[in-house]
Amino acid sequence: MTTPLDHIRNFSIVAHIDHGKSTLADRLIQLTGALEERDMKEQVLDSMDIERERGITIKAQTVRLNYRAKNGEDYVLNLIDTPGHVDFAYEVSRSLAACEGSLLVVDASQGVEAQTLANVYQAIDNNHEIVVVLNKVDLPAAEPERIREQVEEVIGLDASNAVLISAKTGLGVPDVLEAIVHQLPPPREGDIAAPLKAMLVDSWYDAYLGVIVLVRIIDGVMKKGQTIRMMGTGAKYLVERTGVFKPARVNVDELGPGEFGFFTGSIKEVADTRVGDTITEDRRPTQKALPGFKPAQPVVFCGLFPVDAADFEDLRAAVGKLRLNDASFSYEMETSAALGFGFRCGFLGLLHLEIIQERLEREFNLDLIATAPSVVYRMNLIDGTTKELHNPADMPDVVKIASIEEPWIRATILTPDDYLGGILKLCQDRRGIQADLSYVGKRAMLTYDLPLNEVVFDFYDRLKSISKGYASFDYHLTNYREGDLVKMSILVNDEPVDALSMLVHRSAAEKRGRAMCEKLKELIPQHLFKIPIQAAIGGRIIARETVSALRKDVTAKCYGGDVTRKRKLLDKQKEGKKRMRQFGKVDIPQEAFIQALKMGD
Ligand SMILES: Nc1nc2c(ncn2[C@@H]2O[C@H](COP(=O)(O)OP(=O)(O)OP(=O)(O)O)[C@@H](O)[C@H]2O)c(=O)[nH]1
Repeated sequence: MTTPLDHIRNFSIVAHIDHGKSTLADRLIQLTGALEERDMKEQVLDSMDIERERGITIKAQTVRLNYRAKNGEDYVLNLIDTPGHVDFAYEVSRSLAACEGSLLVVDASQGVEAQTLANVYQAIDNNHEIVVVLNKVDLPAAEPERIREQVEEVIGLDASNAVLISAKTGLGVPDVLEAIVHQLPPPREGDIAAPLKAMLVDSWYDAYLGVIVLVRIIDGVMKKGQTIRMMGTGAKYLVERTGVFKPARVNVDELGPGEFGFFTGSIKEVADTRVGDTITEDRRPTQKALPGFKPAQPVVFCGLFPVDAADFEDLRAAVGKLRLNDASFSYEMETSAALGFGFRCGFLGLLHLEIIQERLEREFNLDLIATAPSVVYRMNLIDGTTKELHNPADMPDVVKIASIEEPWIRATILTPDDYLGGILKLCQDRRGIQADLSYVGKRAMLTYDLPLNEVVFDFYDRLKSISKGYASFDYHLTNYREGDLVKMSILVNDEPVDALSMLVHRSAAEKRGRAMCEKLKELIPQHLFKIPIQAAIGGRIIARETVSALRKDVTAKCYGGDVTRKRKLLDKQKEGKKRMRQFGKVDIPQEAFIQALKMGD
């Protein structure tokens, strides 16, 4: 039995990080779950415990809540999860496009932050009705009345109906459920008799069921035994199972208009399912596909190489496995003169890069060297063609290049006034162009246009340290602009280390070259010979440092015949060696590749 449209509410929760989105979601699940605790138990045990035992993370993308409102009517509330970080803005937008309303959660002790704005504007762009929820009213520092005004002033939303809650203590949370029912609209369209039309919202790989596809049904019904067709790719699959998450996975006979749920078929790879694609029934297709989405484009690239060349096959298997579950992560094989075989990998942003790198090291037990992150440059060549450059090492000969374009972002930064000076300087140093400066209460709201290239290194870390953690930051890509960019190479012991080469703006080249040489001098241990470290543009050396020679005898300190101690020290040194990489005659520690890029301004 499908639910009548006017008894369905599909909503997401948008918030700045740490404002309490997850805590509120848990409360809502807890409050509504009580209703059917008895009949849920078995199901929960069935699906969740096995998964938990085997350590599979359940990607609770959406949860169906059954709620009996104060008016005595039963509603189905679908809570659609959205990630909070800027790198995943694309995922936020597709989740929002699939529902009609949002809860805007704002921490009543902190107020509006950069991601509050970015996320709520996306919700507004998707024509969402919005319920304002002021959270953490239990905190002594909470000022719900002031923050209510701030929401009205800064965002322009009517906050007179704002719900005051403490997601932590549960205070006010039942009012949120009533607000969802009465202030958010039901699905706007939906014809149960029409041919199946559904939106592919997300998909992920499950060890038992294969690929699980999350869908939002627009028209018609989806059920087991149907042959469905993905209108974008043309691929056909037999539906083997339909169900919902409560949050445990529960099978249902069918999914009807307005509903969220999942289906499985014999789909082998997440890459076969395109987010935003329209799904219809092969036998009776819908006439018109949904507008669709742009696929998420990787914007940051870096090379990943095993520290030990013998681990290459393990790395290949590991990136393949990760890709199964994350279609926005891309990779292709790469060879580097310095680092041997590895992969050039594409990410949605720096956080995405860090997550993947950490997972490879932790879950797959790999020691990796990551090369300098690079954005995608456009090379306009003399012959009139344009080439995308993902890797500075592949840069065409300069005489063939007419111009180079680089991606720019529009950044929004909110900061307490005290740190404004430092942040303005940071943005200025990174070639930023100020677009706006206004005030939200006592905090400055800065809008800056910046080259992404200047942000990928350590902009976020610097911002946090300048503002003692108080500044918040959000960005989106805007356009490509021509820039005076040059390729800077780093030579260690007169050998260029391709993995350390990068494109920089000509005006910043010398400063950056010097900083890199100084950092590398600290990071490269002394050898038995002198090691020159140089930065160069073309054939011109722009900076130079030297690591002086030293005979390093680690056992010298161990007088006498304490063999075990000596052995221990030698073992320790060997362990240290493992994380080094040989370039010609020089050992460069793994961390040098990341550390050398941190400028510290
Ligand atoms: N005092 C108080 N603390 C709260 C309340 N709600 C959430 N918190 C705390 O605030 C912190 C952040 O809460 P989360 O629910 O994880 O925030 P989030 O927005 O989901 O954060 P991300 O998942 O990291 O985006 C946690 O330490 C919570 O315990 C509240 O009503 N009162």
